[in-house]
Amino acid sequence: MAAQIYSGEKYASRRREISANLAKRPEFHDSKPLPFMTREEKILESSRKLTLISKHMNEIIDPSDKRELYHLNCEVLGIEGNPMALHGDMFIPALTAQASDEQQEKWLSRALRREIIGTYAQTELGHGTNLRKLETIATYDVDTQEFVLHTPQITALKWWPGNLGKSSNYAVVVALMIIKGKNYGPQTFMVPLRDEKTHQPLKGITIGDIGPKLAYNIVDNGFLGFDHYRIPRTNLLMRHTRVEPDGTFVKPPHAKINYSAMVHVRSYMITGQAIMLAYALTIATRYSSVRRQGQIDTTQPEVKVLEYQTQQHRLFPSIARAYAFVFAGAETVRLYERVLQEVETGNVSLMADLHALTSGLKSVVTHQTAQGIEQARMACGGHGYSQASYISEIFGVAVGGCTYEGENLVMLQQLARYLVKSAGLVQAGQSSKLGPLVAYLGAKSDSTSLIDRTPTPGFAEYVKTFQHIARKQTLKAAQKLFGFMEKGDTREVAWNKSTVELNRASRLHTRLYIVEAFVRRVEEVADPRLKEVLTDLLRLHVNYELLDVAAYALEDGFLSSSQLDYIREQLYFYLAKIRPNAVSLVDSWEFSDRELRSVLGRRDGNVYENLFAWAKASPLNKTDVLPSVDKYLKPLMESARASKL
Ligand SMILES: CC/C=C\C/C=C\C/C=C\C/C=C/C(=O)SCCNC(=O)CCNC(=O)[C@H](O)C(C)(C)COP(=O)(O)OP(=O)(O)OC[C@H]1O[C@@H](n2cnc3c(N)ncnc32)[C@H](O)[C@@H]1OP(=O)(O)O
Ligand SMILES: Cc1cc2nc3c(=O)[nH]c(=O)nc-3n(C[C@H](O)[C@H](O)[C@H](O)COP(=O)(O)OP(=O)(O)OC[C@H]3O[C@@H](n4cnc5c(N)ncnc54)[C@H](O)[C@@H]3O)c2cc1C
Repeated sequence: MAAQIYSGEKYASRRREISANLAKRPEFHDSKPLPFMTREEKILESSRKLTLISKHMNEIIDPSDKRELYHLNCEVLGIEGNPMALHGDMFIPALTAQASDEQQEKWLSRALRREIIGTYAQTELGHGTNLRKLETIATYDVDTQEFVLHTPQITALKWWPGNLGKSSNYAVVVALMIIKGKNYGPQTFMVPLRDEKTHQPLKGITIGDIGPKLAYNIVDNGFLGFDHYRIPRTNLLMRHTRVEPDGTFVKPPHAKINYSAMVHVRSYMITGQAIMLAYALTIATRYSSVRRQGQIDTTQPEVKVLEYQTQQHRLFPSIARAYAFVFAGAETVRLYERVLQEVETGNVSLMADLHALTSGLKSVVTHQTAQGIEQARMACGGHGYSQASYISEIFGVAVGGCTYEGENLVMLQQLARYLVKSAGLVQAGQSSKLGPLVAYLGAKSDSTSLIDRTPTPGFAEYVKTFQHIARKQTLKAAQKLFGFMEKGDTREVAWNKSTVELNRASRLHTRLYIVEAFVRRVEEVADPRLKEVLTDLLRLHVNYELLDVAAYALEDGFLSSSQLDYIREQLYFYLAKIRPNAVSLVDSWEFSDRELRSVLGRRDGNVYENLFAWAKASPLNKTDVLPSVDKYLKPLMESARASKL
């Protein structure tokens, strides 16, 4: 199963080897539990481990293999970030996709060797979503052949970029490029921020950390201001866009090619989110198979809480989603890598498809991941609320994904633009022009679903029902938009009046894609035992998902209420059928205790002993009487006693 999760036995077994290697190297382990550390201690500890990784990674992984590096980082550094998180996730991808060969020689090679540390500085205090209204300006000075970076007002301060605050000495900065008074929109520049030797901010740069956040606090998200700060013309990233010495602008082959670092993260984060969801479910499912509370049969001992149907309903559909997401994530990464290669040869034809797909997936997957993690926390009762479970940290990190790389409700609209265009083609009788991801929009629906007509309906029947729902909602939402426009609204006003419906269409389209990705993967599985378990999980998934969106199919009679009952019964049947495999389904992700960082979710299942040892190790328990008691509580009680006398 691990080979299914990690797209092949090769990487699955490399993960095991890497974990086994690290088990023998205590210097790579957390020196104490992260929840017991202050933010400063965590940053110091993370930097220590990062240095070790840099020194010894060749002994543990193949550093050219991104997935091996990812696993090494998960084991050693964990999810709370590290001082070079953005260096790997965005700085290097931005240089790879946007710097010319010459620029790559100069900077990318140094970045890969970790001679410099970089980040991606785009968001500002006043604007994150609307990139065309960023306020940092880069004005071209023809005489000196330099760009002058400037922060004209407080809202133009860069705000949020990870590792900008304290760690990075370079950034890929996004600023509005002005040449001879003309605004050429957001462009990307390579900008030195700190002295390479002293790490002091360079003259003209104001920089610092933005303070603690909900989670992800090892990352020093930062602020940055420029005071007429000059960089050479050749610091504009010029793989696709160029500015000649005389100020002539050479257009890229696609207007949004500069957005590639965002598309990179959106493509990869689907897998990252699946893994965080699987972390929380591993903890909650293991704990639920240890925790005994209450009886189902009063003549029998108390049961494991995992025997309760409500607990299964709380956890198992999310287990299915984690599998679905990791399968969809693998497809997204393949598409991203293909588009990256095609863009190199000047072929930008798939950029719009990739953008639409990743915008939808990013939004749906992060939202459902956060919901699933929060349910996993509640599934652990009181102990889920303790940081010993580590689920609150996992939630805090994962839910950030709903906001970063494009706020979810905004990104759903990006997919909606694509769907509306496709609906326009259907309306115009040009369905043959639809891309493969939306070809179903041009097909004709059956009048009713056949879901309960055979003893075990095939997945095709479910896919058809999801297609019917997504098609109906897309065409209806597009019709709403076109209707407002026909009545005289501008496209923008009509769009705003239709966005709730448009975003519903985007979600349904994306959920259909996820179901199809799951079906595609299960169909490929050769081993019959594995196929049976994955088929059960997929059956649980399609029934759960369909129930969740059934209103769309009930309203036009595509599904009848008796079919709905059938779907419910199928769901309950598969909850019970999956129960004996539940722990194995989470164990198959093969997370080591080190990677999971959860006292509650350890493989040994010694929950109570582990929790008690953890509590005793809490810094508050180092002494029996705290200074706060000596200083305040004792005098308070003493004066109360004295006044009584
Ligand atoms: C390995 C990594 C794994 C895990 C990562 C873990 C941790 C990292 C943690 C945090 C890092 C976080 C980093 C950040 O958050 S960086 C900042 C991210 N910021 C955003 O995402 C901003 C969101 N806003 C936008 O992307 C754009 O403003 C928006 C797309 C919403 C609108 O842009 P614009 O106004 O320029 O365009 P429109 O007029 O709306 O559209 C015109 C047209 O262009 C198409 N389009 C837009 N973007 C793209 C694209 N990237 N590729 C292709 N095409 C694109 C759009 O669809 C329109 O098309 P059409 O409808 O045909 O006109
Ligand atoms: C953990 C974390 C890490 C980050 N790391 C980085 C980084 O490394 N580099 C970087 O540059 N940035 C980073 N960011 C910033 C992040 O990319 C932005 O916060 C994000 O893109 C959202 O933009 P915003 O803050 O402007 O939200 P806003 O756009 O202000 O959103 C506020 C509300 O307005 C709504 N809204 C906005 N526009 C529209 C619209 N057109 N239609 C309908 N509703 C709308 C949104 O849906 C939302 O409900 C990070 C953020 C976080 C939380």
